[in-house]
Amino acid sequence: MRALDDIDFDGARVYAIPMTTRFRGITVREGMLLRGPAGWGEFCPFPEYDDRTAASWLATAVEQSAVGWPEPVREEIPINCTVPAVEPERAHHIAQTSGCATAKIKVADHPDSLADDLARVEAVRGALGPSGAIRVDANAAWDIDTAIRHIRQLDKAAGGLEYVEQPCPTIEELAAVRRAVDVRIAADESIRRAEDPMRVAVAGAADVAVIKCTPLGGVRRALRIAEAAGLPCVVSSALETSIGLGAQLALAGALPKLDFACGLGTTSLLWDDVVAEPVRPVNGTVPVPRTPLAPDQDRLAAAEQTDPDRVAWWRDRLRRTRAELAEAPEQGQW
Ligand SMILES: O=C(O)CCC(=O)C1=CC=C[C@@H](O)[C@@H]1C(=O)O
Ligand SMILES: [Mg+2]
Repeated sequence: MRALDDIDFDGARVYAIPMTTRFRGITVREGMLLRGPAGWGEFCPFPEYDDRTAASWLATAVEQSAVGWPEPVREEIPINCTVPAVEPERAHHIAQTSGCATAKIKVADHPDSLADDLARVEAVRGALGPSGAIRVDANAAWDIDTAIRHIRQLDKAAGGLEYVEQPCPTIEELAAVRRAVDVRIAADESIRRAEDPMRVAVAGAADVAVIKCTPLGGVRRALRIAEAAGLPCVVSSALETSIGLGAQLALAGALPKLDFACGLGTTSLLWDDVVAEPVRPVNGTVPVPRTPLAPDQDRLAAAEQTDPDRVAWWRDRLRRTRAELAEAPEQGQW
């Protein structure tokens, strides 16, 4: 892939930023920032991902820093606030102070979580008022029967759910739950590879596709995947800094149709950021950037990973992933 030659891989910077709340089992978010002719890109696959999976994340960073993004069709993106699996008081506070009209609430964080989940959902409804939209994300924790039971109760406690994200692990289970409940089903973990949205749509497994350009290999690739799926899409973050979130916003900005708020308000989950003005919703929306954001040198220095072992780990991972991407003909089709 020719664009790879345009990136300053030797000058890549490694960051480590603590999370405000443990999220997806993570307490410190790590990644790398790369510079190319179009600006800065972010490479931040989660630590357990293999090089093959990480290659798509690198393709997104290369698109961002070497090629740039397609023209948007809208200027602002409505954003959901993200409510981790926290106490009801904290959930209420997050929703109330977010300025967002939509909240996405994490549920099913542990076995026997139902009472906590119901209390969290009720607290957020209290904060948003009757006009707010509430969606919940179970991160594939339930089996079919548990999903059906919990969704019905959560729907009642919420005074109506907008959708339930990934109640069960498999596409077949999603389809079975979708047939049994009146609440929309959104597929998230079921959509990580290019062919996944099609499979989800064909199986009748979801009403909404949650797409993240970071694991899908870039904005243009994610746009083609979204089109092929033919489902309404929600763009959601992969817990990037504001630099990587720029690509997600560019995707949300370029989708021909956007019917739902997007999960791109996640800089609130990080203690710090690497840009002067972090991506944060104001009155529930974020503007679509035209070009990639650049790091602020002082903030980047403060966020820089100082553990030499971790820096070496990331540099080695980048070297391997770059080789993987150079061999992947399906990637880099921008
Ligand atoms: O969608 C949002 O509001 C925030 C992003 C978010 O929830 C996630 C980001 C990264 C990893 C995932 O575990 C998680 C998700 O499941 O959607
Ligand atoms: Mg999810």
